Amino acid sequence: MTTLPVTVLTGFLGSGKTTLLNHLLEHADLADAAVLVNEFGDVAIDHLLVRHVSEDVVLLNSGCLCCSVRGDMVTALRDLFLRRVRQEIPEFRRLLIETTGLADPAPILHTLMSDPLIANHYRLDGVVTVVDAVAGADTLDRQMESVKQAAVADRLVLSKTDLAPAEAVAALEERLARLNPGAPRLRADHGRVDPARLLNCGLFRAGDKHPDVAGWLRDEALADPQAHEHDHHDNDHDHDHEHHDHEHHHQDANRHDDRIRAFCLTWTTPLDWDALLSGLELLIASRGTDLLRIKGIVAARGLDHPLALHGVQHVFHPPAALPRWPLDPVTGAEDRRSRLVFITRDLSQGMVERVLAATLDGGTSPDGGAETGAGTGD
Ligand SMILES: Nc1nc2c(ncn2[C@@H]2O[C@H](COP(=O)(O)OP(=O)(O)OP(=O)(O)O)[C@@H](O)[C@H]2O)c(=O)[nH]1
Repeated sequence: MTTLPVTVLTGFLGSGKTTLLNHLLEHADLADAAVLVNEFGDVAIDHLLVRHVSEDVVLLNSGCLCCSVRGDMVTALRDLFLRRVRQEIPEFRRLLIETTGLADPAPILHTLMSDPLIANHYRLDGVVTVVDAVAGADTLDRQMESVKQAAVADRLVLSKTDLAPAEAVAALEERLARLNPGAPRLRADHGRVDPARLLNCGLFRAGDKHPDVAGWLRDEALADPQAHEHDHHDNDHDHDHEHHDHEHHHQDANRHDDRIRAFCLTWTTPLDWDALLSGLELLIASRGTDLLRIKGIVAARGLDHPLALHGVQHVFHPPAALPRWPLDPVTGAEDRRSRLVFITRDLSQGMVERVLAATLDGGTSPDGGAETGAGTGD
């Protein structure tokens, strides 16, 4: 069954989301896109299929606020799909959702994952976060929400670079690279950016049977030493109030950034699926709020095809069986490793490794990664 790719466009107030959206919609590739916007800002959107949705957050059964679902978004997504099926509206082939500037994108991602009708017909293609080159650094300093928006992004777009000094833009880019090493960064002049670089960052592309695991996971980017810059903060006491001053090598202003970590765990031998799920459930139960995003590919023992995993905080998308293994770009051989990419807040790689190792075969440790073997200190 084909599912419609959904791009979630986020970014702080006034960062340039609507400007970018308008530019994208001018492009022929997006002529068949539908758009959901939270609110109409100063810049009007002139497009056939725009729907305005209002904020209406509904809690999931878990009752946890971080796992809320957007009730209005559920209605809008269902309604769009049903009207498309009934041919009451043009047959759109992709959906763009522009979030409000203050929004945590998590509830929108939960909405895409949790509602059965929606999860059957739509798939998350990617989170695109717009960061304002003029106000971005200050917003990151002050607002944890904006740090989260940048951390969970699949693509980062820098807007207003024409208004900021080159050094400030370069410093912001470097900061974003530390915060989210896996997300390619693009510059948009008044919203002008090549749509091809923002779209199709998901695992599946229409018309292409080969899942693009490398493009989706981008775990290679995490091998960059910059990616591990935060890992030296790792300890067994991950709570923010225990981030000791003596461990701070960064300026105080970057304190929010220091809470975010991006890392990839890799296993070369197939994993016991149930044991992996138990480990993940343990993590979710204890630290779900801080699991900002998890995505990965798993070689499960006894299964001949890989499984794709995707989760945001306490909510996971049902695992998808991939038709084939990704190929190693160098050798061309099937790459049958399990790889899980984590974006966390106040949660270290060592801690995640220890929790998973506790359930996986009573101690199977991931291979590679900056902190392998860190499980001895408990
Ligand atoms: N100079 C310059 N101005 C820009 C650029 N991108 C956006 N702007 C301006 O920034 C202002 C805010 O842009 P919007 O696109 O409305 O931002 P938004 O994120 O949609 O704003 P909200 O919906 O209010 O959160 C507008 O006046 C845009 O014209 C850019 O690259 N350069």
